Amino acid sequence: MTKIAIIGAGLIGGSLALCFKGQPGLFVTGYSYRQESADKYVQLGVVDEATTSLEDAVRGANFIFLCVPVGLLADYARRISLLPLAPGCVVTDVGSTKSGVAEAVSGIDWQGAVFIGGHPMAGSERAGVEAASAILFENAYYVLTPEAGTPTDALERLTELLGHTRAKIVHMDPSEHDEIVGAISHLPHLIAAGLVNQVRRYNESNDAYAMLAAGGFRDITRIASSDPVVWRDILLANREIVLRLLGEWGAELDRLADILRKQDGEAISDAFRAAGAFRSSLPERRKGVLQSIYECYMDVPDHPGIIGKIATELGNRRINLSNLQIIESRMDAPGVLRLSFRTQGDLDQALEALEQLGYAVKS
Ligand SMILES: NC(=O)C1=CN([C@@H]2O[C@H](COP(=O)(O)OP(=O)(O)OC[C@H]3O[C@@H](n4cnc5c(N)ncnc54)[C@H](O)[C@@H]3O)[C@@H](O)[C@H]2O)C=CC1
Ligand SMILES: O=C(O)C(=O)Cc1ccc(O)cc1
Repeated sequence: MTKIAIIGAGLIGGSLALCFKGQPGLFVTGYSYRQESADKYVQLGVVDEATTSLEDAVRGANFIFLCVPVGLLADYARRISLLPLAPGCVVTDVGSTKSGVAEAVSGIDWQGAVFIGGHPMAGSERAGVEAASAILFENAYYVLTPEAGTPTDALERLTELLGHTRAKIVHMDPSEHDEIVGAISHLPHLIAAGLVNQVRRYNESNDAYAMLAAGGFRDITRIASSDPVVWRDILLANREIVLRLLGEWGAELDRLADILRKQDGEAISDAFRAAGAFRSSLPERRKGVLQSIYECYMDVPDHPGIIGKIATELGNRRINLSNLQIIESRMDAPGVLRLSFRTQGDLDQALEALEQLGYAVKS
């Protein structure tokens, strides 16, 4: 039996646990520093057993996943390295920043265990074990940061285990990781929080701001609802990179203010044109707890029974619809009805069927 210890089964640790639990030959132990949380892990069926003893959690484990906020990772790594570990045990983390942890663990004597840094590039603004999902990492990238001296067999064993997440494993240097993730994740989280707080202050004197805030505002600010402790730790750990990126963001804002001041319509259009083109070129990988992986949008005539008719047409063709949603704000989406599927195959079949039936569908 392969034992996997999940240290902190919150959103990410809990989702990993759900990927592993129930797979043949795998046994998942959850650790929490609070008894109440350990009990909840078991009640929710996320782990096979749970404990508040770090020593019990890691004893005999073949894999240990550190899934606590970034600020606690180094301390947990150090404490675990002092406990009796199974020979060849692979210790890994899921922290959103990689250089600090790599540096902290480089001084640790692992006594036969191997540390390999990791970061699943999927998640959401939710936190806690209740938000965990077995499909969170499907199709997402999962960064590993092996070092030159990392034993190949340990890396292979970890990679094989992570196959259960259905994520795509990529290897990266910790500093390159922090630079890129700083720009595509950390800076946007900070901007989202700042933007919401700016509007929150306006709303203190006029609550029409909140009343009218819709589509675009909600879209760009969803991540402002992210966990305060998790994000405090990420931003503090990556502060040097994020501070430089913030400076460059300030320069970008100055450029935008300048073209606006000059009423340079051409330059404003160009900014949206270039941004739109780059954004459309991004790989479409919406997935996880919030969005289904494969979606299409359609405009449907507003008459009774139309939604039932569409669901029936798909059902008759044995196409599995995983979700169907009426979009209230047209600013959010290119159609009023969002259809979600679990597989590309189902989506392709649905697109073909709906088009044959004469509906306008966009994916
Ligand atoms: N939220 C996200 O979307 C993503 C987060 N990550 C990383 O995953 C790690 C965990 O984040 P989430 O699962 O989102 O957070 P979470 O809040 O859902 O889970 C955090 C876990 O750490 C435990 N914890 C919190 N404070 C603790 C303390 N003082 N002592 C011991 N344990 C404590 C909690 O009990 C919980 O099990 C972080 O390092 C984060 O950077 C990585 C990818 C995505
Ligand atoms: O919710 C979102 O869109 C995210 O950005 C989730 C996320 C948060 C932290 C990470 O380190 C990776 C992914």
